Amino acid sequence: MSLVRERRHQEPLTLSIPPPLYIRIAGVPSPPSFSLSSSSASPDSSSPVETLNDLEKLTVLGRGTGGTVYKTRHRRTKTLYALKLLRSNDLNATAVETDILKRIESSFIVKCYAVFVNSSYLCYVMELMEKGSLHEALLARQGFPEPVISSLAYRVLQGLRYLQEMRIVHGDIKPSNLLINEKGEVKIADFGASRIVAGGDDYGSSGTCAYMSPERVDPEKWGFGKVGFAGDVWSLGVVVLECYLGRYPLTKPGDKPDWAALICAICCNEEVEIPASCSPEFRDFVGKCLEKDWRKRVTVEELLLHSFVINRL
Ligand SMILES: Nc1ncnc2c1ncn2[C@@H]1O[C@H](COP(=O)(O)OP(=O)(O)OP(=O)(O)O)[C@@H](O)[C@H]1O
Repeated sequence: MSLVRERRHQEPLTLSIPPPLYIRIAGVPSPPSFSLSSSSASPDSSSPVETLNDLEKLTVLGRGTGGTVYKTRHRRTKTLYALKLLRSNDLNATAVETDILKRIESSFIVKCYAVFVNSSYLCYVMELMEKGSLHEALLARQGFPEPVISSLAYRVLQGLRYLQEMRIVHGDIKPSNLLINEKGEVKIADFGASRIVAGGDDYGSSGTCAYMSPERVDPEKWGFGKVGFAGDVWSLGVVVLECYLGRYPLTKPGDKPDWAALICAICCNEEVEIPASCSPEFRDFVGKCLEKDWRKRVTVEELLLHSFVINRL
């Protein structure tokens, strides 16, 4: 955790905010900037961020594979935002993510207020999630009690239900993409691996291997089909079990979770071990999420009615 704190608070701010030079991407209005939406849920809906120069950088919140996330403050309104700077070498993928973000308006999903694009960077102005990611919370706490996991699962399921209604597969549900705000509410973030399914088959394969479902890791074995939404349910199952155990649950403690070990754990191992100490409701909930055959796996709608979730509301 000390490493995480160090990363979050002490990292030097070496990356300067790109100059406000804008290019047009498919389906997105261009220069000089655009706001995706303004809503009453916005901390500052009457005065959205108009240019990147409106924001001053405060600290680094974290780094992902593609870029860095900063805590920023609007110079005039003093509203705090998270600013994610991503190197943008794939504008097609970017257009999908931006299109998805434009459509989303849910209290279970991290709000994106504006997107700025230049030739090197994509800049997302997002709702600040003060308590960081579930990944960091897990490093600090090493597991959560079931009531906490139940309310977390409920919020993620509500977010997934919203996305499914929009025909959006998230594709990368994992602890570092679940962010926590000041009130302790969990929201889904990061649509870099997402896709919009038009009702046909879904062959999406980007995402993070450790949280990928068997049918995404080995589609030939488990069969192609309308698997995207079921894949998000599997990932949720891995996340909630990780929340209970305080460690990645599909490999043995101490095992090096390299690619081969992960593939084996996801696709070959007979059944995922669920500890005897957990409640029958939790065991049933996790077992249903981690059903290897996506055709038999529980749906988001069914999980929202599961006793593990509704008994604790
Ligand atoms: N809106 C936000 N508010 C507060 N902190 C954030 C926000 N978005 C991201 N972060 C922090 O920045 C970190 C990096 O986020 P980012 O989305 O770039 O990568 P990641 O999801 O951790 O990893 P990757 O995308 O490479 O798989 C997160 O783990 C989180 O700690």
